[in-house]
Amino acid sequence: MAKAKTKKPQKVAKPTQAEVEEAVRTMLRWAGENPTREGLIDTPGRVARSYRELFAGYEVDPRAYLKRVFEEVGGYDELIVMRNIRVVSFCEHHMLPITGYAHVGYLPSNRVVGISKLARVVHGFARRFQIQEKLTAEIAHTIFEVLEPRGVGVVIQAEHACMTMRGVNSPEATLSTSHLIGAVRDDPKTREEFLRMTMDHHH
Ligand SMILES: Nc1nc2c(ncn2[C@@H]2O[C@H](COP(=O)(O)OP(=O)(O)OP(=O)(O)O)[C@@H](O)[C@H]2O)c(=O)[nH]1
Ligand SMILES: [Zn+2]
Repeated sequence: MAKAKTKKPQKVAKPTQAEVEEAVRTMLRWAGENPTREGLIDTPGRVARSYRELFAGYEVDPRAYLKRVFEEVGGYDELIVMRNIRVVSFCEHHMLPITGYAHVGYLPSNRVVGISKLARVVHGFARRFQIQEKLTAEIAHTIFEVLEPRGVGVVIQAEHACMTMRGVNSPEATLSTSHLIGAVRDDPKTREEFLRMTMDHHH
């Protein structure tokens, strides 16, 4: 595996609401629009509100979702796989949507999390500017580090609007990424089972 750069993103001061709205007006003028016409007058405020929602991942710590665990599992020790978690993310190169599905699984070591928390972790990292590889790895590492299961697997299949609606214009292209850790990566039987439960799943 190539050595990943792990430089922490620098904290930068947040612009004001007025500054964000002015930036949107600048983009509209740049596109050729008149931002004072009736249909556009409230657009900068709407864009700011909608971005607040789409980039809510910066406000959350996905690790916190995995803190509550259940240990009464009746000896359950097989793979737990949540499929088809809707992914809505944003490509950090073009600020265009990445949409698709994540399949998240882990092999528990005598404790489990509430299943909704797997989707919460996905959304927490997805609602940021991303590349798909990093999104996949962040989800897997977080589950592995906080829950301490025997293994983790994350598969994401997604479309990149920057490829489907512009640039290379390949509307049907989807990108598959996977990040496997521990027994899901190293135990051939577990790996095969996880990949069978996820990879053959089409949308
Ligand atoms: N590895 C990776 N690349 C991505 C992802 N999302 C978008 N990209 C790519 O990021 C690259 C940015 O390349 P540039 O050549 O700087 O950008 P560009 O001139 O707009 O490239 P085109 O999209 O080919 O028109 C493009 O090849 C995108 O397809 C992602 O999640 N992972
Ligand atoms: Zn892109």
